[in-house]
Amino acid sequence: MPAFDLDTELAAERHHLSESRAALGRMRGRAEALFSTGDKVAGDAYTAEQLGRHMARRVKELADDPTTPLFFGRLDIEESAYHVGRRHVTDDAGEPMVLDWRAPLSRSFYRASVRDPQGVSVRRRFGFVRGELTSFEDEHLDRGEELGTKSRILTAEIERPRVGPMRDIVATIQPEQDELVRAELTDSICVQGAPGTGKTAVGLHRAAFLLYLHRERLRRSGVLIVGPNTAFLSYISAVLPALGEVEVHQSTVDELIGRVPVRAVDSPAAALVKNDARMAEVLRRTLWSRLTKPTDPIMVSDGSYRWRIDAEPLRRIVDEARREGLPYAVGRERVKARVVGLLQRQSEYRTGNSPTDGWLRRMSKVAPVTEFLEKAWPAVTPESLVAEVLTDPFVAGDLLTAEEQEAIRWGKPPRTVKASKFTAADLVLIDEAAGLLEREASFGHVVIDEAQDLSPMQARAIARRSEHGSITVLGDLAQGTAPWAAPEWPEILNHLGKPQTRVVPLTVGFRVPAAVVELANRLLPALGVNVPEAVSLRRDGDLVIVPVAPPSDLDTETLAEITAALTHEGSVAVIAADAAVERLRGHLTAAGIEHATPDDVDSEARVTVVPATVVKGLEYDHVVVHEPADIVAAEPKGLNRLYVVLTRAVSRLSVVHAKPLPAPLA
Ligand SMILES: Nc1ncnc2c1ncn2[C@@H]1O[C@H](COP(=O)(O)OP(=O)(O)OP(=O)(O)O)[C@@H](O)[C@H]1O
Repeated sequence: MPAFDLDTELAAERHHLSESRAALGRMRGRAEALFSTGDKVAGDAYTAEQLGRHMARRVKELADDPTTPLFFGRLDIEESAYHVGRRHVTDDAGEPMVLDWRAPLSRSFYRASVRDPQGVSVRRRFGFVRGELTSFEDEHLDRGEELGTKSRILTAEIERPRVGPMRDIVATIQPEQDELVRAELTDSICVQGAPGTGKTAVGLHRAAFLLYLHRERLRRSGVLIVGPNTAFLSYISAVLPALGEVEVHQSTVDELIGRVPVRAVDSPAAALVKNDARMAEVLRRTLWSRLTKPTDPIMVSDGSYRWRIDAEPLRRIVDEARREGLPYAVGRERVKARVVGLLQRQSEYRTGNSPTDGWLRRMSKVAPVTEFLEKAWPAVTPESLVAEVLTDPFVAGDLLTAEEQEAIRWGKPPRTVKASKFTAADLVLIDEAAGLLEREASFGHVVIDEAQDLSPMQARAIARRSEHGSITVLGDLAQGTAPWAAPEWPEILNHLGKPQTRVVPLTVGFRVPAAVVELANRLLPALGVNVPEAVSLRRDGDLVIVPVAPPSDLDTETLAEITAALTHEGSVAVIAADAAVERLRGHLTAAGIEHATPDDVDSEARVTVVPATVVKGLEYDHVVVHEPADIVAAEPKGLNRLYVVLTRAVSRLSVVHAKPLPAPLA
């Protein structure tokens, strides 16, 4: 194609971009106008509020980010050209100018190939610099041209320096990822992928895709993203809003189940027992063992009348409610309602009148009824049940060994349940107890990231919240660092209540350069899990190992590596065992190098000091790892932790060590 043609094409595409931006502006203008007049056109306050909320969301959804392109691709199908972008844009007549990447037609942008062109003659990818269209790249599928991962634009996107929070990948989703993103809503999937294979990206884009296809249904039930910690959640928090999705709930497991404040810390042994699935059975047995067989009749004085229910019908009521398999608190309410129902029948028979609601309420509260209930089906709170088990774990009977019971037993039981000092692991027990008492509302879809670290009890907490929905489980068994991390997926999927979930591998790495992957892969055989190795798409990148010997010292060399890293573009992280973090921060401050904490994703500082225990899921252009031996020694699954730490680098990795490197790396 002659050069001037390329220029003309580029100019035409730029024109389409500015026209589309203007059209989006007008769409937003119309939404804003409706938003501001909503209360005048709506008939009543409720409708006005609903309409207002809907329009406010619509205005947010239509926000244009001038730094990201409104479209990133084009499909030529027969005589028409379709631009594919982050959201639908229509002209004033309602004709599409940009197709949402989730629309059925857009699927071909990600999946069409020479073998299966899906009617596409040309696929065009656009290159952008800060929202300005600068180039494009065509694949004439009709002429057998296909670039795949050799696309220059894909390579540039993967290799661009990282700054700030995570970005969406809509422009470059790969076919194997797209298949997962577009899986049916009813389909639960588990993605096992090596570091940087795009698991988090796939999960977030799947949430956006499902919201697009099933908006009303999922708006009612909700979509939940569960991540390992708040640093990770802030890192991913911008992705869904950038895709126009502003209503997804993002939470850590602890936030999800935090009914009471954490005021104590467990020993590792106690935390391990409390997170074990057997505790669910301990709680269940303890709870139901509270029921007692009624032996006395109920006698109620009601003005000049006296009502009586014999022990036998009371026993029947309790047995029946028990057999119905309801949650405990619901069963208790049912027993109460049936007892009051029997009183009502007697009253109707004797007086010939139907009792009033007031009478029914009074009967449900009279002492003989409440005393009967307290004995036969006592009121329980989640906290009181957990307190009972921790005060006397002997109730666990043969479910726990004597040592395990001793590990969780309260040394000095609190005087009241309210005064109890609960630990983080107790929260998961309290949540389990709450689930025995009443059903949790279920989300329509739950995405669980870093799921390899879920304890059985945490997985059960999520299962209760996804009982009627589907789940996307993302993780890497090799990155399991929790003491209970399972070596295989079926176990976790079982506790998540979805044992049939298919496990799909992702193996192509988009983050870590080949040289760094090669180093990290040396740890794999020592991690005791059977997972496929990562294959890196990135041939660039740099790895340096810096041994330190006197007279120099570890911290000085680490500082020198950070200073050298700052001469390159992009973010820099120094990752160290948690105990060394404060000291390193002090050195950086003394050296006048501005530095941030990992949850401050908006910080201007280029250097972040990250404790090894919170680095999961994050990435930085240049990573300086400080003393791997200390990272390994700091916890029982230290080698897995080191594997996570070594796989955070996008471009360059420096490993600074004064002690010998851990065996598999040496
Ligand atoms: N198709 C793609 N195109 C461009 N970049 C991609 C693509 N897939 C993934 N990436 C990028 O690769 C990096 C790693 O992705 P992501 O964090 O989703 O991986 P992960 O598998 O969750 O990693 P980890 O196991 O370390 O948590 C991110 O910067 C992401 O944007």
